[in-house]
Amino acid sequence: MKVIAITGGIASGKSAVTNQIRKAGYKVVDADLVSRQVVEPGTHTLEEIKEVFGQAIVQNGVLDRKALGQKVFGNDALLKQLTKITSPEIQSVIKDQLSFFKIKGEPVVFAAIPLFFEQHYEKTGWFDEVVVVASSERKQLERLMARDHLDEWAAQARIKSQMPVQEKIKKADLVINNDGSEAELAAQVAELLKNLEKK
Ligand SMILES: CC(C)(COP(=O)(O)OP(=O)(O)OC[C@H]1O[C@@H](n2cnc3c(N)ncnc32)[C@H](O)[C@@H]1O)[C@@H](O)C(=O)NCCC(=O)NCCS
Ligand SMILES: Nc1ncnc2c1ncn2[C@@H]1O[C@H](COP(=O)(O)OP(=O)(O)OP(=O)(O)O)[C@@H](O)[C@H]1O
Repeated sequence: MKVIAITGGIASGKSAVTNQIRKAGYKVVDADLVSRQVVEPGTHTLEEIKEVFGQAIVQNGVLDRKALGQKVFGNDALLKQLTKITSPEIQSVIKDQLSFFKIKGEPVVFAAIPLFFEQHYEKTGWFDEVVVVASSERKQLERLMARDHLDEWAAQARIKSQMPVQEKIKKADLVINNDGSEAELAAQVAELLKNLEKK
């Protein structure tokens, strides 16, 4: 089974890319979705988060994501503490999902992992190729502020909590440029899938 990672900075367009890939019939493992599953009510991960961030971070048994985001983005030490709790769980579920698709006989699977390089997924040996979705910092900031209704300070804090996109580009096997229109993005994804099907 061929496994292709899709990464890139926050609000760079990864979901736009993976939606199109899913519509084309491919399976996509989604680390953001997994990161929600591992903190569902009753999980030990949620208990650990409560121990570090206090009872008030959980409302009616459910993690208050907005409040946690406000605490950790812009505070490196707290973000590190959160990632230390969540990251091993996320990585283990991703591994299981990839194994499942392998057993099912899927020839090609994609995995959208925002923190692919930050969390050193390249060292796992699970991935054959890494595609980076990249946009200029200005576009990224604009899109992030609009999508998540964040002010510039909060949006910058999120962007700065990640590896700079230029560094991700250097590590990529393929770069999808998302500074243009959605149609231009779609054309690049279609090209990627066409090349994959040729192989
Ligand atoms: C802090 C939390 C609760 C904020 O939740 P919220 O719903 O606002 O954001 P969401 O989870 O949809 O993430 C949006 C984007 O933020 C970025 N992001 C998320 N976690 C992190 C992190 N630890 N470090 C840097 N960027 C991050 C990613 O680009 C992600 O796509 C949440 O992001 C979280 O639990 N993060 C830790 C889990 C994690 O490491 N996720 C990344 C999987 S690779
Ligand atoms: N080419 C484009 N033109 C205009 N808007 C776009 C384009 N690409 C993405 N967007 C918009 O920008 C925002 C961010 O895109 P998207 O959600 O796909 O990013 P992401 O990388 O998945 O983000 P995250 O890291 O937070 O998961 C969305 O509101 C999306 O609709």
